Amino acid sequence: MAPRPLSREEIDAALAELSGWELDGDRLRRTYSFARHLQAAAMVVHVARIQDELDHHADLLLGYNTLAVSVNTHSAGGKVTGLDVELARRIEAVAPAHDARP
Ligand SMILES: C[C@H](O)[C@H](O)[C@H]1CNC2=NC(N)=NC(=O)C2=N1
Repeated sequence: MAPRPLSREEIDAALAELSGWELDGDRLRRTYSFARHLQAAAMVVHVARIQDELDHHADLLLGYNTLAVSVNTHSAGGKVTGLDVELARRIEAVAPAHDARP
């Protein structure tokens, strides 16, 4: 069964616990900054592992000392679902280990 799109209230409640994340249209987004490019690249690999574990995949954009994460749920018509929130929480949990800056 396709996951259910969250209401705006549900998204706002989730974002209240996800510092640095925002709703941009129908996507959850956050950009992480790092002191060094390789730290950002290492976080890409870590996030990719989490994404395969959850079978839920964000768009990851590796920049110069930055990693931009943007996610919605394709099977829910490109809306934000609980799967996006779960992925965002899992990414947040590993960000400190990569010395990601606020
Ligand atoms: C078959 C597999 O479970 C699906 O294609 C998964 C893979 N990763 C996914 N990622 C995202 N962001 N949305 C999806 O609907 C989705 N579906």
